[in-house]
Amino acid sequence: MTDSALPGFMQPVEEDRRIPVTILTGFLGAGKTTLLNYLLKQPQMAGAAVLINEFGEVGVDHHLVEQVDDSVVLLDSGCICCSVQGDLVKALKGIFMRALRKEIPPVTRVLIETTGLADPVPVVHTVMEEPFIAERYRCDGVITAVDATHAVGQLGDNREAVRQVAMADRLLITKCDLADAAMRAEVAARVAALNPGAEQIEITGGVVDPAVVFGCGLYDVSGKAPDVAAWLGEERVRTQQAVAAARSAPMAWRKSGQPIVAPTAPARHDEGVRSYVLTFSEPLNWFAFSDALGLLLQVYGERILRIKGLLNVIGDPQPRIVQCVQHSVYPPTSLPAWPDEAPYHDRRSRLVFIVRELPRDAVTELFFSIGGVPADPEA
Ligand SMILES: Nc1nc2c(ncn2[C@@H]2O[C@H](COP(=O)(O)OP(=O)(O)OP(=O)(O)O)[C@@H](O)[C@H]2O)c(=O)[nH]1
Repeated sequence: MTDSALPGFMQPVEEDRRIPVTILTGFLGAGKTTLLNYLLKQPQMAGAAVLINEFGEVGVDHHLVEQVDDSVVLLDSGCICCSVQGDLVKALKGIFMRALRKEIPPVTRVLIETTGLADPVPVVHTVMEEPFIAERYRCDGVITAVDATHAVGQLGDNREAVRQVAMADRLLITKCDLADAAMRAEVAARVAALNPGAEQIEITGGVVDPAVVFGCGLYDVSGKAPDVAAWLGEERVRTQQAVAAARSAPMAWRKSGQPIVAPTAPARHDEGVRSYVLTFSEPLNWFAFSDALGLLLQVYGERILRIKGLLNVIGDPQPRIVQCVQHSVYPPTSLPAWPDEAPYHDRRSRLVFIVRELPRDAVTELFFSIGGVPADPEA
């Protein structure tokens, strides 16, 4: 027996060599992309791979991420929490294998930006328990962006927003430049009630010390509300059932001669929430468009969870970026040039809406009646 194996002697701690994964979540428009753009410029992001996911058919976010290169992977349309076994697993496996084959430099960490509607539970579960992934990656923390100006309403109306806060290791309270002390105190109390253990950090413009975002340590449910362990337990059962159904389906099919459809996963999102795109073929008059948008938010703001898009404005060679969260419109910005890739290569204006119980026709009618801005018919 060697000295070090004697009882009472400290055994060397084996280093965890798995790649740390940080999950950046937060409700629609909370400031995740703004934060990501800040982080991408920090030295701590050297060697990091970034996965971006969006709700809605026409992606806008990857055009808003300022440094898009090989290390940024776009998870195709569809919300990460609904297709987690598909896209996320495939993307993480792909990153690992490409680094192993030396097709990309070694990956030091992964940052996943979820959609604003994502339930973080299946994402955490996948990183911690999917066998291939869990052997190679470790969940290094859930960071949740909380919009100081909209969070109280969002937490009241959306189950996903509650889970995003409850699952967090750290809570970044964003848009503090737009919220007065009373508003910030109300948000702080509301999120502390859901997650008393997570540190709250107030930020503006996405500026945050990377040490706050990275290195939370292995994801741990202790210190979080008991719901968190229960949700992860339910997710384990749900995954086991899906795997069992997938395994037994071909056998049952063979016996009956009829295709057996595996039970579909229960919907994770509120059925009233949907996304659509308004496309405008003609370049837009900015003032007419702004008037129509203002009225739209005044009339339907409660039902508009998010609008973002790129506009072709008369007299402006650059695509103008429009961003709204409920009643709030943010100052427009521009991309340096129109993207070459579809669908934006045709330089038509596109606005992506995420709404609750708001039909597309109501929106197109309002745009037309006020600004005389005709949207293209639905594709
Ligand atoms: N004034 C102010 N605006 C902010 C701040 N953070 C974000 N914004 C603005 O809020 C809008 C939404 O921010 P994003 O970073 O796109 O939010 P997101 O969470 O990525 O949005 P989704 O991906 O659609 O869920 C943008 O117009 C940002 O410029 C902030 O701290 N202060």
